[in-house]
Amino acid sequence: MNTPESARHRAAELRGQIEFHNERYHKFDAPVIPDAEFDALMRELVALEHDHPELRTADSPTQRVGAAPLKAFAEVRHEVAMLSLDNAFTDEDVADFERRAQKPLHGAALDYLVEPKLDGLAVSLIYEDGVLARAATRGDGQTGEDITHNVRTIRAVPLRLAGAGWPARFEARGEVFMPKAGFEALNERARRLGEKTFANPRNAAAGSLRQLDPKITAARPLAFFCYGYGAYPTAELPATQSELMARFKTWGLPVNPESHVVQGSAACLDYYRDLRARRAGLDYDIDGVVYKIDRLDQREILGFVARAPRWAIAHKFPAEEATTRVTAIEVQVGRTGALTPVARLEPVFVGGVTVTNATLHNIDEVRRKDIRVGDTVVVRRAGDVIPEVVKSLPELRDTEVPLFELPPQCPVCGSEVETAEGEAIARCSGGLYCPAQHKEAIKHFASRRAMDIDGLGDKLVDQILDKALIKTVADLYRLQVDELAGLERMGRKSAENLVAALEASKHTSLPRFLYALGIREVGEVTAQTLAAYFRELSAIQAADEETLQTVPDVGPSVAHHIHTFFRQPHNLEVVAALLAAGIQWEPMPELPPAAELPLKGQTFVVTGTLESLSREEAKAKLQALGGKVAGSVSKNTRAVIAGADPGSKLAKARELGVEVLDEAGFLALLDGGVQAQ
Ligand SMILES: NC(=O)c1ccc[n+]([C@@H]2O[C@H](COP(=O)([O-])OP(=O)(O)OC[C@H]3O[C@@H](n4cnc5c(N)ncnc54)[C@H](O)[C@@H]3O)[C@@H](O)[C@H]2O)c1
Ligand SMILES: [Zn+2]
Repeated sequence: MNTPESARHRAAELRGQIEFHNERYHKFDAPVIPDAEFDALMRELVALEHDHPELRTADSPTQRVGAAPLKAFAEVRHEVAMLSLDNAFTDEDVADFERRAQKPLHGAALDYLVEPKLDGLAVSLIYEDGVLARAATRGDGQTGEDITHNVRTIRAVPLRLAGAGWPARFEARGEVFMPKAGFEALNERARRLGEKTFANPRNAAAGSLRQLDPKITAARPLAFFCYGYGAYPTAELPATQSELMARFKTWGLPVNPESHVVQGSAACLDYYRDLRARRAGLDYDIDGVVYKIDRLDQREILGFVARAPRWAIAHKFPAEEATTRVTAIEVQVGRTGALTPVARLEPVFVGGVTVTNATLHNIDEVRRKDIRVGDTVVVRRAGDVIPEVVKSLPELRDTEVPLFELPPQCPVCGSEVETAEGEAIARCSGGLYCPAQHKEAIKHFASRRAMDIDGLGDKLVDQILDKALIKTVADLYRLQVDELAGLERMGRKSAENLVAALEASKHTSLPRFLYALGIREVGEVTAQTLAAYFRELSAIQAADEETLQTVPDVGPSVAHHIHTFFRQPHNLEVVAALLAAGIQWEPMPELPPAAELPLKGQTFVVTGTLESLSREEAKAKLQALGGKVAGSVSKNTRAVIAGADPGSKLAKARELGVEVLDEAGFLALLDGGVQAQ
């Protein structure tokens, strides 16, 4: 037969790739691509070999299981081959499987042993006279690795069987796996120690089991369930596997409590759906369910194909991970002004749906995962959880791509974007104006402790905005009874009441007004302190960050927010419009005279750790003597008070020639101040 060169070439290419990934996965427990990706390569090769059977060689990965054992372990020859399982992905696949099986069985109705498909690795256990004599991995199906010492450390595996009646020698098979909690803890520990983490519980289980030092295995949280048998004296076998498993249980071999016998493939599908719905709640990861024809005589008739039995099939859950490409990273502005980068993706089918975008949460996350436009990324969608980008695959970048940066301006309103110190979230500083933040800004403005606009509830704000009656809070004061009366559940009377309430709200206080502006981190108390200290709105607007920090309770981050807020032209427009609408307040009372205080007019900076008092206490003492405390050093600073481990502020002081006081000098200054008073 004449095979096209292209098919031959592609088959060779696919085999090369599959061999590589098989080794990474089975031999080194460190896959580099998601399973779905691997399965796609495998499916393509199967299809190619189906169309061109002459390409199917005995050593093709489609005909083989796993990978050859690691040389570090002694080899074990399996008496009965340890095979893989065929896969079903759809209901139709399952129905086909049943039809195929029924043919040689003359259409007999079939009982199935159904159970979760654990995501771990297969082990063979040989018991001799009731004692665990040897344990081995599957390896390539014919030859596995001797891991007896390691398996002996797993508590769920009995070293000696209980009960009675076991054959003098037999082989039990099952899955060693790592429960979710143990997996998380193990990876968490590895992250803390800067060690490499495992991609999934299956690799973690395999990696833990295939250790040269059994003490390491012993420290890993491994569990075990039995799901089959290998070498077993034929005369002693019962009629069905379920009966055999019941015996195993009495001998102390653990069997998954989720395994049952059901009749017919329709019941298998019910089981599949039930388990899929409960998947997240199980203690361990599963990637599907397995259906096995229960009667051993029927299995005998069906036999095997190259790499799997004909009497069993794994019905896989839709893959939760897939790779795709990031076509763009867009920035969304949330209702509180938070900027969220969102990855636009080439559509990819994952977790049972087509995913076209995924939130990247914040800029730190983008950096940590090093996601850039054009990257190939792993996308995950588990259950109903929103899709996420797990990681990027930078090794697949063809060209050097620039790092992703947030825009310096809000993409919605053009105001400055700011990130508070120590916070991951960047925000638009145009809170009063930004259309993305309208709803929240207006609700806050109208709230009882702010402008206290009676009758302007959340639902009404929604309506007013949806009908585009206003754009900013200042427009509230232009609302007319006629416009309002037309709204849902708004009679003329309520409209008149609202307009009257708006009118009444114009008589307010400076603290309320400041609080109503919704500046980040400026709560009621801070608003009151600011108002008492500066007394005039214009003074607050004009203050630089250093001056703002001299106000008790105002730290660098609040000062920064206030300063930035009043530097946004749009915010200022709205403030001006509010004042023009007639908002006014009684003047703030004067502060008690500070003229006689000894440190009046002097600004200090405190840095490092003081022994006899906290920084807050130091600040309070300085303020009590009329001094101001700032967060940064300038040439106007009277002195820097430096405790232990001072930061860059000390260097700055030296650079500017500002006096530096150690703790003793500071206490002397306070003493002097107190005496002078
Ligand atoms: N990402 C990669 O690079 C990569 C590479 C190779 C293989 N893989 C993945 O590995 C899988 C193929 O591996 P496989 O050949 O071991 O097949 P498999 O894991 O799909 O199925 C066979 C195995 O299922 C396990 N199993 C769990 N519960 C069972 C139960 N109740 N009854 C019977 N068996 C049960 C057994 O260990 C058995 O060996 C695929 O999912 C493939 O995507 C991934
Ligand atoms: Zn904005």
